[in-house]
Amino acid sequence: MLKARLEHDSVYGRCLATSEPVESGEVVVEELPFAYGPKRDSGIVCLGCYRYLQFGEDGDSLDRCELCDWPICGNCVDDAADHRGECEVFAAARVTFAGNVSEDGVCPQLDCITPLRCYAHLIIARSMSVAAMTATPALDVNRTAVEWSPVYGRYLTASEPVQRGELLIEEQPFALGPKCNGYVLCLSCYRPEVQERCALCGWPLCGPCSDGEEEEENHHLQLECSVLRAARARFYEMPAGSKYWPQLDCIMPLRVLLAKEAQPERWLNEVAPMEHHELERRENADVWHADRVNIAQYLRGPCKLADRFSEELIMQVVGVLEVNAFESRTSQGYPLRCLFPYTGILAHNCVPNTARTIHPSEGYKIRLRAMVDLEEGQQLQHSYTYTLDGTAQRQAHLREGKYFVCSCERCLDASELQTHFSSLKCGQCTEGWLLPKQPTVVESSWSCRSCDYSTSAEDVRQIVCALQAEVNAVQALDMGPKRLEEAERLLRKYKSLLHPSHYIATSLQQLLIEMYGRVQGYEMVQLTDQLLERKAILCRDVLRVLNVFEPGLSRARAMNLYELHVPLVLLAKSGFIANKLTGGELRGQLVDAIDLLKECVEILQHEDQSSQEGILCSVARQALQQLTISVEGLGSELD
Ligand SMILES: C[S@@+](CC[C@H](N)C(=O)[O-])C[C@H]1O[C@@H](n2cnc3c(N)ncnc32)[C@H](O)[C@@H]1O
Repeated sequence: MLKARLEHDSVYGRCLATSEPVESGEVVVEELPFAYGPKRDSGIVCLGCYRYLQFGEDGDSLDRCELCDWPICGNCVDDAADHRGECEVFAAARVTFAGNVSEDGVCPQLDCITPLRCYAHLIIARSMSVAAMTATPALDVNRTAVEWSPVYGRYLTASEPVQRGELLIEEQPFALGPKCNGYVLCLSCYRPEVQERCALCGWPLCGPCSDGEEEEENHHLQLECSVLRAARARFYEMPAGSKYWPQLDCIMPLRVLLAKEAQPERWLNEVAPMEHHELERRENADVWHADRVNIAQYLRGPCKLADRFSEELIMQVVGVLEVNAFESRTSQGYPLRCLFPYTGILAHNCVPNTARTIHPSEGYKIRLRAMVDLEEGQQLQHSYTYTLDGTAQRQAHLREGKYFVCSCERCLDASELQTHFSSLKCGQCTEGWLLPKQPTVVESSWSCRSCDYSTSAEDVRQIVCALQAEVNAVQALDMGPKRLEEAERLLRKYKSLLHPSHYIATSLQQLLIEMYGRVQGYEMVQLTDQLLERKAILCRDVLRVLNVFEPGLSRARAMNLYELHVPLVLLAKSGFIANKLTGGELRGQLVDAIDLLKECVEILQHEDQSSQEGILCSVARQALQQLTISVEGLGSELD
């Protein structure tokens, strides 16, 4: 741009204005096209030089590209630079050119070329940042490489063979802060429902964080406090009865913007290239509007940041956070979100091969490890969604929150890798299961694999919603015997409706595992052998599913291994006392329980010590020591 600048006007939206006096006839703007190609509703033209081509009635002509068969004239055939982008796409996808022309000479198939070239240029812009990304970040550990594909965008691969449990990446966050759609919380320690306010700016800050904490560790004082104070941006109290308070939604984007100013290079090379799905987000007009008003316009208006951050930039940051941020927990267990520009490049898969731990005690550093052995060049994947949801639920979450349709092996297989995690019992025959015909298509019908019965997606949705509502009601009950007995009742009832491994049944099984041994009347010492067996069966059922969906070093697996070891030990002891087991059998079963604990510790050893999983790891370690001592003390006379 020579003598113009971009402005924002409430009537015109974005517009250009002269940036200095300009004389008549002077050049105001000079610009190269972002992309160009044939105009809409044209006839058949050469995709290299755009001259009209004569095609025969059957769409036949010699003027065809040798690689993809789309129209290219004889002059351009060896050097059609403009055509190269779409040529690769068409050749790879085997999209042929039909050559159909309407009566008025229009060839509609060519209307896709210019939009496709615009998209290709966006991709080129992105792949340039791929080059920057591969070289830039100075990570403490990095055994990965950045690749790019039209399906995934950028993604990470293992740059060398990596064994399960080994580190792939260690990275410090670019920014961290409260989640959106949250309640009023302390802006430094994220403790919910704080009444106290920061003495400097009046925004929520709990007493201990206002008084005691070192300023360097106080995120609020370090970051947004001075901005809010300088602008005299008032924090409004949450109206009674509100569940969440949108005024706090601006804090995390503001922290990213402040980090951008503090680390401009890191922003440019690492954060700016992150996917933010602007077009898709704009389609949800209500949410887009709410974000514009509550975040962009709030920061530019009451927070007086209009001359530092444009509305587009703020909306980009909102999108970057929505698509890329990871949820984490403080040492006290309060949720927050963190932005890791490099680890955030990981692609999604519904059967992940990496696991991450985030460490509050080390400035929220992230560590990414291999869950299973990885080969050099293998794509690294983690799950953006809950692996123990069915395909329809996972797909909805990924479509609505991450803006893509997952086509992983699990999603494309109606049986979810033979687990039947979404299968319903057929209402017409006794032995059949109802499965979706096209699992990634929302409106796909469902059909029985044993008889010819089929039903609509809507009917299946209604059944599943009704059952899920019943499960939610049980989950909402207080932790006690009624909750346990209701969960058992629902599991029995669902036997005639769901596959035993259906995700709704699995969620009830998981709930029961956590309750057997803990709720009143069902505490560990009170459980009969039959109920101990029940807990062990439930653990094994859930582990069977986890073996498929979270193979290797999975956190959920570790939790269930721990849960399983307890009934095994108690059953072994009571079996020995009742003379049902020999000494050798007792020892054998205790050694099995030791193996479960060893694997549990192997998985959880990398968790932050203050986290729930880290605490379970120390408990499992102690149990392992005690059990090992007991087995050693059994003596050989038992054999
Ligand atoms: C957290 S970002 C990953 C990095 C991103 N590819 C980039 O270039 O910045 C998430 C986005 O990557 C793409 N993506 C990740 N996994 C995918 C998958 N399995 N299939 C299709 N797109 C995927 C989607 O566009 C998604 O919204």
